[in-house]
Amino acid sequence: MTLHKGKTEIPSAREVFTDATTDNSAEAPVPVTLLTGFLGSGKTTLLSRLVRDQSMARAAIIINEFGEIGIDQLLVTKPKEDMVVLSNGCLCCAVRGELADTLALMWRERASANVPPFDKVVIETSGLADPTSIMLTVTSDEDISRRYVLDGVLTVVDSVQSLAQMDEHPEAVRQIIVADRILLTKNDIAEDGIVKKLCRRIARLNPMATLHNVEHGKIEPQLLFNVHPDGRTDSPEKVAEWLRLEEGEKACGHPYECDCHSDHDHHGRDSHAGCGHDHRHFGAAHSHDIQSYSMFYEGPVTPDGLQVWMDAIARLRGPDMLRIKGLINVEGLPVVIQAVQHLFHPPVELKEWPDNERRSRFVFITRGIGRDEIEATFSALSLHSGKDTGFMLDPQGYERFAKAMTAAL
Ligand SMILES: Nc1nc2c(ncn2[C@@H]2O[C@H](COP(=O)(O)OP(=O)(O)OP(=O)(O)O)[C@@H](O)[C@H]2O)c(=O)[nH]1
Repeated sequence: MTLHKGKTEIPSAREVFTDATTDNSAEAPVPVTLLTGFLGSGKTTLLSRLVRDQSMARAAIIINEFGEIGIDQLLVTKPKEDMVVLSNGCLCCAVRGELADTLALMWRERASANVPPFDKVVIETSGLADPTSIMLTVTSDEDISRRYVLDGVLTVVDSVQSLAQMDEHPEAVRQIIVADRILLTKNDIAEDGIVKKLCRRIARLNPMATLHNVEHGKIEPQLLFNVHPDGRTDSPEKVAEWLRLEEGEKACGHPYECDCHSDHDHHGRDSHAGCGHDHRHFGAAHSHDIQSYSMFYEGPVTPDGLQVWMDAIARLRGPDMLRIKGLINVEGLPVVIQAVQHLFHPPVELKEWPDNERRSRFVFITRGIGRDEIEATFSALSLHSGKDTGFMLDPQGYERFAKAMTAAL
């Protein structure tokens, strides 16, 4: 299905549904699955595997990426014409209207047989999405909720990083609170103690959700569907209630090590009354000071240079590098890099270039690190190892680089 996302090409939901030929709302509504989870938790990995399964043959997928250059759609092995990529901002706020418009257009195109007759929709949110507003679009928008029902919310949770992410980012907590199912990823590289602690915290935040381990995206496709066959109903009041739960969670900072929690009911509205902590309120959906930008790099990239660059970035500024994705031209080969804070996942070489672009491209989501600062580090990407030192770098060259890097960052 080819749906262009340029604003001029997508009519508004209202325009679509006032057109009599599209008003086939007597048809059964299409179930929508919301796949959410914080930055780098493993949503695209999961979706990439899933789309190869026969049960997804009649699914339409909407991917929302935070960042100007969409990289995920290059990595999901779904035929491109079956995807709608919204890459001009966060689905939940800046382009909330656009989600409704996109769903409306998909409905119309299906009704006119311009696209394959999909019978379900999966929306992969951006990692910084507040899922509650997306859920409200599906369940409460007058036009959309007559044609679509919310089947379920699945939240992908990274076992290594998410305890820290929950402490710092309200979005990560919201994503867990609203989940029907929690998909725990990266247990293979997480310490046992951390996973147990995480499971306890999740159970306190959302005891109704079921937990499932997902390693490298391996999942039974059925897990995604038929969660609420008649549609999950999320009223604005219910969403407001979740937000109150989140305030309670955030107010105490570390709820499960916090003594005051032992006799709290986290699902009561005033569960924190009298606990003696300052209760902070979150009006904004996103953490402050977060920037997202995309960059191209035309210079040469060597395997050693890439390794050094990744090591240095992780070591020097890991906590503020919320997410890095890149498709890098390493001596002519397409190599995907992925990082979540200090954790760089092993680079993966693609079998072929996904398009005609040959410049290296990056998407960064950072806290307080600007584009210029990153640009100043790119010279490291072309470093060569010392001739007689095998894979070791020339020590003097490295020293020069490390100084430049520290100054830049
Ligand atoms: N070790 C390990 N790595 C994983 C697992 N699942 C995903 N990853 C890696 O985690 C990195 C991020 O995965 P993505 O699927 O891109 O994460 P995402 O949630 O789509 O990221 P955003 O688009 O930034 O929100 C990739 O390098 C994956 O290979 C897992 O179960 N174990």
